[in-house]
Amino acid sequence: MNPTANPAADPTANPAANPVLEFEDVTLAFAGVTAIDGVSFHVDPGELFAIIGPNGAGKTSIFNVLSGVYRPRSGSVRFEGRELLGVRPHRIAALGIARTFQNVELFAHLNVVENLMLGRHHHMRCGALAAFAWLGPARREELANRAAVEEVVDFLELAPWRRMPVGLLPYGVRKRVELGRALAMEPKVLLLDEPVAGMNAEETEDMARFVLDVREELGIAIVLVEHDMGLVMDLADRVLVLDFGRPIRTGTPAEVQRDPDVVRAYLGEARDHQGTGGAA
Ligand SMILES: Nc1ncnc2c1ncn2[C@@H]1O[C@H](COP(=O)(O)OP(=O)(O)OP(=O)(O)O)[C@@H](O)[C@H]1O
Repeated sequence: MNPTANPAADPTANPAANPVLEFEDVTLAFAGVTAIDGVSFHVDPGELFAIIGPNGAGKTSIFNVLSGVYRPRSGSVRFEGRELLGVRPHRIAALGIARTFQNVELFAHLNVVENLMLGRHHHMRCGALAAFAWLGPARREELANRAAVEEVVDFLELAPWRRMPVGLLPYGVRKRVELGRALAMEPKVLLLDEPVAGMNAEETEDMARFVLDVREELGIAIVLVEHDMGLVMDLADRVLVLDFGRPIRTGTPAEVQRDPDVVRAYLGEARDHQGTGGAA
């Protein structure tokens, strides 16, 4: 995969081209720990932007700020130019920022289609009474939501499992259902928190293909947090490297891989542990 094939891969390209997401000089502190220390980055429409760093570097904290779970001490977070700080998580999701989690967070006893329908929550406007009575508008809405879910089922090739309880599915398929639930929200930005953690090689390859399809076919911007360096370097247009909450470098995969500070702080450490260029 050639990261420069995508115009968004050029970090100098189009600085004025209305980023979909802007994270500006954000600092987040817990008692005694500065989890995010003056971090800035932007994500362009349709870009695949990765955030890497050792354990505890602040990656998940950035996701929690982006999705409104944590409120930073200072800085600004904008989505399509609109300030997100102070906006509640469900509202941020409704605006178009969907998220998957490090650990699969699905309803194990519900089947695939039912879990995906939960992702349609923000698109449901009719009240429970109308839905119960199966009245005209409620019926139309339900049918539209079901059609949208079936599109996701097809897109992620989930048809063989569509009526199976999620708790019975192989791990790799459950992670795919979680991606599906986020896609069912029809987001403009997708936050993927370690989408291939715990997967075998085949599951990782499948997930990588679906992540690329999401960007290329659906045009959704993706922020990817992942420890699998091979995957990050293959998929990302640009990469932000963090260490102890501080940004070390932002650039194309090729640029960050040859940055001596990055190698010292992270990639070198991973090489020492694994004897390869990859990290687990
Ligand atoms: N709710 C919290 N209360 C206190 N400290 C926290 C909280 N959340 C995160 N931290 C601290 O903030 C720092 C950054 O944590 P964070 O989980 O964002 O790192 P990470 O890069 O996602 O790590 P990992 O790769 O292990 O998931 C760590 O020192 C962590 O202990």
